[in-house]
Amino acid sequence: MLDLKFIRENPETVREAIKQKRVNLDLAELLAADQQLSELKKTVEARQAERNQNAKLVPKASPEERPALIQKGKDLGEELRTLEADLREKQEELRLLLLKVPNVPLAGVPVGRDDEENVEVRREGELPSFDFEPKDHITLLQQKDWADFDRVGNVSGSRSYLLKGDMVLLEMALMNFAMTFLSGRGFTPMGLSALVRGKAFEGTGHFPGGEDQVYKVEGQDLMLAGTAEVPANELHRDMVLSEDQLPLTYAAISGAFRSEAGSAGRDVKGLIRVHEFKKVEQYVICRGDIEESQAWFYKLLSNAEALMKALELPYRVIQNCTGDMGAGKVWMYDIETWVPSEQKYRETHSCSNLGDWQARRTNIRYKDREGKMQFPHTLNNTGIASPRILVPFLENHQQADGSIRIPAALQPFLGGRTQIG
Ligand SMILES: Nc1ncnc2c1ncn2[C@@H]1O[C@H](COS(=O)(=O)NC(=O)[C@@H](N)CO)[C@@H](O)[C@H]1O
Repeated sequence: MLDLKFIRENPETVREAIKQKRVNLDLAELLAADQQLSELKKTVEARQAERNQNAKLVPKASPEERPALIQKGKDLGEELRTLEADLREKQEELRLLLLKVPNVPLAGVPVGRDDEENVEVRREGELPSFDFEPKDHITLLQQKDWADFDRVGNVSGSRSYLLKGDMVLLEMALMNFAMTFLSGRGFTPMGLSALVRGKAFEGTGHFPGGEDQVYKVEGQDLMLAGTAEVPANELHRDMVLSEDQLPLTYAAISGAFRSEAGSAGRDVKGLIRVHEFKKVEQYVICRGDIEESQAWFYKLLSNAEALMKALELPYRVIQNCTGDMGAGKVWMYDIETWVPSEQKYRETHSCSNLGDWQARRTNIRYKDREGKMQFPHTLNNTGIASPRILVPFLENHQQADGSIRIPAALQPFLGGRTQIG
């Protein structure tokens, strides 16, 4: 959400952001609702003044005049009740329109329609070369009975999987490695529930718009979040922090659930795109200052890169263009990790600075050193998301006999083992 004052004073900037982020919103409609609301407020105030004025006359009025004055008071009261209902309706209409306004991307964000126009920033790590025919992740899993994609389909439907044996230990090792690494960098470990109230998705900006991505508990205001970013952000709703409490930095681990509506036909087999996965999420609330939040952006990115380097996985960093960054971001990079069987880099991390856009939607504020109320900036980045990370991990570290080499940094989390399988 943007500051309404900013929108009023910079309609062209906001119109440009709406266009560049391909948001379905007519700014004229919002500005008209804003205008109608202020006129309604003036009318309500005028009627209230009239009614108060009229009420003062009643005790001083003669018996002949009194009935008319009392009737006038009743008529004004009736009119006010209608006007106040209209006011509440107009306030809600404007609030819903404001929720649709995208954030303004920072100067320097590549302008583009979709991920085809994302810009490669740099590549890291050597691509693997094998002196044997490398296998894809599904084959590697099946030949060691490390996963099932068939029987589990009867249990859990499409895009389901189960892990077995060492694959479960490997996944737990990766999550533990990420949590230990981030807490070592001062991030507070948080174990969060994916079960959240619907309002939480409005706070992060997933709603309005992303409703079809979310599983809902029937008959209750409870839904399953697709990322710990949602509960982590919502935990701070309506809080007033103090500047010296900032920055808040969390390593939040949770289940993650996504309907993947609209992804039909994409990555339907294997571990890349499933309905339930686990993620270690980096989430930060910092001072509402773009230099500070951009510094945190690059810290979150470097954390993820350090994890990937420790796992000895080759990757590239790309900058998301305006058409691929989503409504709330001002600056966004993805990390894409090399998948040998596809001869392609595939997204494994997504790093975003959202300025004060989420804080405004969630009413998270802080008192600065001068005692002035401010909105903080929020940022998030993936730490490790499994099972997607297993795809490049298994394929890049596979050995001729189908066993998987364990990088030194991960060995302590797997009982010191140097390989599995
Ligand atoms: N359906 C899915 N199946 C498996 N992994 C997924 C799925 N959707 C997303 N992920 C993983 O989760 C990571 C983050 O997802 S994201 O939507 O891009 N970004 C976020 O959720 C942010 N909160 C940063 O983590 C992705 O890069 C990917 O590694």
